[in-house]
Amino acid sequence: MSHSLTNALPPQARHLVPEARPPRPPALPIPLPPRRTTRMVARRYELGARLGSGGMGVVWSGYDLLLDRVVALKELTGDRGRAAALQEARAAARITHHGVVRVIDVVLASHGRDWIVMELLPGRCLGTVVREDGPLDPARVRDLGIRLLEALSAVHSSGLVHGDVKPANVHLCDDGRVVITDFGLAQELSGDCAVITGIAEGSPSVLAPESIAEGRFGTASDLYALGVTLYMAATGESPFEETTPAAARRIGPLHAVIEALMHPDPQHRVSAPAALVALRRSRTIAPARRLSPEAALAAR
Ligand SMILES: Nc1ncnc2c1ncn2[C@@H]1O[C@H](COP(=O)(O)OP(=O)(O)OP(=O)(O)O)[C@@H](O)[C@H]1O
Repeated sequence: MSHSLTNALPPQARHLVPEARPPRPPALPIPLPPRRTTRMVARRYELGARLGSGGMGVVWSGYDLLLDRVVALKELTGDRGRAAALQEARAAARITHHGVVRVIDVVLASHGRDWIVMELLPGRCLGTVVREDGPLDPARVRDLGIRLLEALSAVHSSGLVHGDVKPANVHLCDDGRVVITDFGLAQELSGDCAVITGIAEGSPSVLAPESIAEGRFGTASDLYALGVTLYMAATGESPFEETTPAAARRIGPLHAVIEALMHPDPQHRVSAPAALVALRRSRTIAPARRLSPEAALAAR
């Protein structure tokens, strides 16, 4: 286009002619902000922060855009396959109990992965709490034991063995809820006792002797793992190492019930109802600071 033609245009239209535009200033080297890429799962769940991970997957916070609420998503990264993902989700979904994580949905093959959508539990797992804040006081361990026994009883009444009770799979929520998570190793109970798997999967530090020796998992092996978990919660140490004087002091009032839960013979191990009675009876366990001077005198 010639300048004569540009001049022929009305002034308000002259900018439309490329040659007539003033020269552009050179581009400034201003870095652009990173583009926010929202990772979506099944075009419904927006992925948020990474909350934790384990041998079988990564757990993320997320947002359910359809129901307008926060959720947690477990991205299954292991090579266990779809059947195992469904088995894990179905196991947890079978149980309705405030002490068991609520499964909301399963998404298969999104981003090439399988996902379990759960309620988002605010707080930290027991393992992290003990690592960061130190062992729990005996009254809190007693309360933890009662809640976990109630939750495990619900799992067992649903015909399942959890198979991996340990501090990393117990969530201490900010509102005081105690919740069992991770049903990745849950198994169907055959009869009212043990199942034979042949492979002792699970964390070696909490496996019952019969699971290690014979691959036998049952309600009793979950109780053994609970005993180990309570010991770790009360002392910050493993029951398989020599008990330090500090650990012995901390475990004092809970010693009998933990020992009964960790009986090496599943036939002689304490049952969940009996352990519940023993823990509920041990009301004398209370942190000293909670006692008024009068109550402390009366307790002598
Ligand atoms: N619903 C949830 N809400 C919040 N955090 C969670 C939830 N589920 C799991 N987590 C966190 O993510 C971590 C890993 O989860 P999970 O134990 O299910 O993974 P995993 O791969 O099966 O682990 P493992 O190696 O024990 O089998 C947990 O320790 C916990 O801190």
